[in-house]
Amino acid sequence: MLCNCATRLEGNPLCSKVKDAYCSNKKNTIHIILIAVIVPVVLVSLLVVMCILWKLCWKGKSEDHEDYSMYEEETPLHIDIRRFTYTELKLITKDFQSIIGKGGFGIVYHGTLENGDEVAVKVLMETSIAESKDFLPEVYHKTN
Ligand SMILES: Nc1ncnc2c1ncn2[C@@H]1O[C@H](COP(=O)(O)OP(=O)(O)OP(=O)(O)O)[C@@H](O)[C@H]1O
Repeated sequence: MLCNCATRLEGNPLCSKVKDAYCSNKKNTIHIILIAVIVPVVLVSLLVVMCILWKLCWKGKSEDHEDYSMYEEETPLHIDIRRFTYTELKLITKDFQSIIGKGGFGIVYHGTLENGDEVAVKVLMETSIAESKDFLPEVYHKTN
């Protein structure tokens, strides 16, 4: 019925109010529909992006652990591996001052950790990098 009136409403102040109300109702409905569509679409997209980012991060971390998991399986005890930066190793060995030996993979230096524990720090030689597959099992073997 409102649709039929719409053509006859032009110039009629009383009717134009009805038309305005009709139009604003129509606009509100469009807004509600838009919000009802856009909000879930945005939320779902965000969720998908977050899932992808989370998966990428998780994959990166699990690949890091994969390097060592094969060696952990070989050892009876669980070993907490601590990674040192080159700067930390420089500090621990007092700038690689004291050589205590030399092996096939590289030179071994004496070092002292912050808790006073004495350690041997082996610096992998560039030429032995190709053999570094065997280097980690050796590290595990020596920590046992
Ligand atoms: N934990 C340690 N304490 C004292 N000295 C060590 C220690 N680890 C290594 N060294 C010294 O360093 C030398 C070389 O050690 P390394 O473990 O590299 O020997 P390797 O097993 O014969 O060599 P590679 O495994 O590289 O072929 C040893 O002979 C020893 O003198």
